[in-house]
Amino acid sequence: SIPLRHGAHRIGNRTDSDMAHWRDYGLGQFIHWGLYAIPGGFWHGQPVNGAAEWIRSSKKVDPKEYDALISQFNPVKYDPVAWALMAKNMGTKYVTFTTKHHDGFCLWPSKYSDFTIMQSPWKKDIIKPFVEAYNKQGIDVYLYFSIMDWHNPDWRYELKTKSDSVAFDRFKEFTKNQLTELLTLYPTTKGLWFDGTWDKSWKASGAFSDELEQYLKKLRPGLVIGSRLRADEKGNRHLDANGRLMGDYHQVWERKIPETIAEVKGYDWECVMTVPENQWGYNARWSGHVKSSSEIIEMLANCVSKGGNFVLNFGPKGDGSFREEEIRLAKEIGNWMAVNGEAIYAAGQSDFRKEDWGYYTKSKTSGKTYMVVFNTPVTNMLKVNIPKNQKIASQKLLGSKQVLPLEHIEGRMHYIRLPGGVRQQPAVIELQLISDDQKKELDVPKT
Ligand SMILES: COc1ccc([C@@H]2N[C@@H](C)[C@@H](O)[C@H]2O)cc1
Repeated sequence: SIPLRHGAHRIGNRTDSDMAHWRDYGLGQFIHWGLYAIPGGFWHGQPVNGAAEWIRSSKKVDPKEYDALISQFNPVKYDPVAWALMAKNMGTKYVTFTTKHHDGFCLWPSKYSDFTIMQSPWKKDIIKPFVEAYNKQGIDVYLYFSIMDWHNPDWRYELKTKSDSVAFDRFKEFTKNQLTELLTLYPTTKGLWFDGTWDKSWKASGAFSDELEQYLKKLRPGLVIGSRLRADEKGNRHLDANGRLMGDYHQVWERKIPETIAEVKGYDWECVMTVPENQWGYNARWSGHVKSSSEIIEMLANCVSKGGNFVLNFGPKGDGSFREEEIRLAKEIGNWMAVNGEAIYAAGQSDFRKEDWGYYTKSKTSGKTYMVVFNTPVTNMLKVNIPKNQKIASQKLLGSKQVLPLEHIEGRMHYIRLPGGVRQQPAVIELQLISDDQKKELDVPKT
């Protein structure tokens, strides 16, 4: 292997309890909120193509004109207690919240910037009440932080000259200071979600990114940081020059889900997903396909069946209120989670081979296997291929606890008959498995 000073420092996944807790989340919420929610994808009355939170860049807005949005940021409907309750009712276990997106606007009172909530009409810390409200609902808080900062004059895309490096050194110090502020002001933060690390300047700063990660983890032991922060000293990201993951989980699954378990490569991972095709910040006009709660629940089950977490993004409006579609989705997902959460929480990949009707998950606590059924066959007969030396002791519909007929086909193949009828959401069947020899014991009448 190639000798590296700033590559992966650990082979294999983390084995500590903080990471085990992260693995068990199942369902998370992402929230993108900032100045970009004010224009909401429109500029001078015209819709702008691209993601709403990128409008400053995609519309090539005069920076002064964009930054002047700060004088309009007065979210009178901002109610973090209500936000946290909506998340709780959805069944959310962790939330990732944008403290600073690429535009450089800080939702916390940073001492190192003049472009913060304190210079807006709101004049109050947004993050503190948010963290308190979510923690009160038992939801862990992760903070999103964009390294790339379009507002800071010391940001560089590439280090071409000596003066570039001098400026970028100032920028790296600024970044370290802001991250120290965040972990100090919000000590219950469980992790940091980095973005904006694809440019050459950062790829040339592998040593710094490594030292920064080590500094942050010393400041907050147990902190969870994905693979998007670091570069190695050769400019590799996510995987170092020896193909080893840098970071605590694979942070590439943005608006995409691994097709096969092989693509997961045994890493810890999460998928972050938008409701419309590609809008993270509030966009007044959602164009293209908007996902239904059924589609979102399928993505959630798909991720958990492959050992990952699923994080759904919400983009509050500039005034701090949520759009109707997102409020409804949170409710519909929550209704399903209330009945079927045991197939999602502290669950992961099962021992079963995937079938066409949907996804298997396996609970790490109950040991039960769950069938999350999306594609009901015309026969209502669900094919189940039972793993070696295991038998099904019971097969019940979650919620109703109705025992379902189990029919042996041949060898390890069985059918489970799903009750007919139209369903709005996927049905979940709970399988209680026992090993073959246990089953024989059960069959022998007690003497
Ligand atoms: C294709 O380039 C990008 C760059 C940044 C993003 C950002 N990552 C998401 C989590 C959002 O913050 C989006 O703005 C998306 C696509």
